[in-house]
Amino acid sequence: MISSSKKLAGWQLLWQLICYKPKLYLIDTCFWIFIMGLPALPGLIIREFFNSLTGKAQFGLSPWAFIAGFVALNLGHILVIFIGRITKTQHRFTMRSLLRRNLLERLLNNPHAQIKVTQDDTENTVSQGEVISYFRDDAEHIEDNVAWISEIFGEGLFAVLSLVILLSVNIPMTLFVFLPLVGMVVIIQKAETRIKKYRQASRQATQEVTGILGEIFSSVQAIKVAGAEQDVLTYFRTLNDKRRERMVKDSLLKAILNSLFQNMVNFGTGLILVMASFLMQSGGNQLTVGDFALFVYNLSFVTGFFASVGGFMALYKQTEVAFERMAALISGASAETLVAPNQLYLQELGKSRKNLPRLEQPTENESHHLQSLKLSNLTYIYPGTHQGIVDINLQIQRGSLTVITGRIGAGKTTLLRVLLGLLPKQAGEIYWNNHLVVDPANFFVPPRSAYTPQIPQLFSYSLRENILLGLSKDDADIETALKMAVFEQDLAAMNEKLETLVGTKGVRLSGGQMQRVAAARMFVRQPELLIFDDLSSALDVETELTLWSRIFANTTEQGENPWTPTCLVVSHRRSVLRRADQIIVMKAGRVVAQGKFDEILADEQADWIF
Ligand SMILES: Nc1ncnc2c1ncn2[C@@H]1O[C@H](COP(=O)(O)OP(=O)(O)OP(=O)(O)O)[C@@H](O)[C@H]1O
Repeated sequence: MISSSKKLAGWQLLWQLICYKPKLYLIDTCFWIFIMGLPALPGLIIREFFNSLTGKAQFGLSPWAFIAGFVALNLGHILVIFIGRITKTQHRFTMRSLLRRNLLERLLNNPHAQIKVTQDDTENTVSQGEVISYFRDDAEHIEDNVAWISEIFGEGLFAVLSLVILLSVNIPMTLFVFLPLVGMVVIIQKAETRIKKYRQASRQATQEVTGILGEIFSSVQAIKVAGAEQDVLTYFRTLNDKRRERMVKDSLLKAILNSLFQNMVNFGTGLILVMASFLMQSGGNQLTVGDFALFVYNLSFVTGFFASVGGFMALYKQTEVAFERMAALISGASAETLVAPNQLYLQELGKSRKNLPRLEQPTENESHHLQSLKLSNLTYIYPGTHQGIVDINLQIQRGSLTVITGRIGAGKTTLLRVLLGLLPKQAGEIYWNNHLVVDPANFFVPPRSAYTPQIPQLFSYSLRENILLGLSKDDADIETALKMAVFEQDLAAMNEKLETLVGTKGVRLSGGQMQRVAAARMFVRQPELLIFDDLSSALDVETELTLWSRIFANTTEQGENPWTPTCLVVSHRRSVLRRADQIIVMKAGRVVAQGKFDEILADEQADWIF
């Protein structure tokens, strides 16, 4: 079942995909009509050829003329196949890209930090690695189905023409042709549940393998430090074995069905040929040698088409599974979102490449200016647990430094994530300048707010690209931001300066360097609210202190730089706590103390902070 408020059948979703590029689809279909249909024409030549040998030809042409016609037709066929392959590739790529684009957009817009699948009212978390299987296998399967529609349409058209020719040769014999088709429809209906079950299972197993691969690569160090290589490999093998078993079942069923269809068709053909031989033996002019040759030749088109229909019906059932899986991944949105027409900026056949649109720059206005931020009874409990945050009340004033502290697992990160909309709050309100924030995920973005998580993410691009991420700012602004992030000495040591490639394909930055580059990424945007999750985990005391003093050196409404950042940070460091305008102490998801450093220190519960 496609989990969406508006359920569209698989064929309706396929139709919407087709409607995305109707011209390209039509051109491609025309080529495939020729590709599938051209081989039908030599049948007529073959009849004339054999009839001319037995003296029963309608046209008085020499056998060489027929051979020349035969060769010309086949050369034409090769040419059409060549062009058809180009249009097919373009169309296939467009279909796959649209599905992937829409899926990605939906996942990025999902305010949850975790990707989840919802199926049959149960929710399961999906790892980043697992998502690969949706983008790769399911999208490609749907693409296969769209491509096959135009091929089967071409095949069908010529099967009908061939059928007309067969009927003109011999009606009773032709009716036998339909027997295998009836059998196929019955088989597909009987096997539907199994086809879908095996496809679901094999996709799930593939997803688990890509999932564990992603986790292994992102935790290499942890695995090595724990000496868990062997255990991890054993588990990986178990998942691979499971996948192999399920894939074999899925592929075997597909192969069995295909061979069943092919053999039914072959059996039917055999029966027809036996009938034909009786007719020819019985004398009279019922069937000439040419008619027989034409019948046999065209018969393969009709029966081949029927075999394709069987395969197509099985493929369609698997396509429904692909749509169901993708729809479960974007639960909350209609499955139609997957096939919605959106601009892809792909180079079209015979046209020059389309320019990518300029990225929208964040625009600032008075309403973005932070005067006060208020959290009221904010609550979030991780599903199926008792962990999270409960009834958090907090008020932050413009230009202040608020430090959230508490022991490991106290709920500090959770609080930041709920505030930012990365986790969906279950109760409570957030007010920005006394205005209720309805959609935190889209509200707490630059120029209002920026966030650096505990482990920031950098891409394998240049330092400049990592800081700007599409923002339009000049090098002087980037360097100012890097200086504020105490990165100027690191930058000076880099030969390529802002062009230095960082990340897995470039210079490997230390944890502290990554955090400072991520901080510079925030600073260059000059947001009103700066949110840091534990800078102290990777920065030494001195560097962190310099960073804070540089941030607050900017806290002035006048002068050259009128930026007044407000900071909300998680930290355990005394030097930062001392500097704070207010400290929020958390324990087991609740705020247990609040105030300035001296007040907190005087609090008898303070022992579990330090
Ligand atoms: N995805 C999750 N699912 C279930 N429980 C979670 C999840 N993430 C965190 N928790 C639990 O919620 C509680 C709060 O976690 P959180 O990460 O907010 O703590 P923290 O104070 O930031 O810890 P740290 O100082 O280690 O970063 C912990 O008990 C943690 O085990």
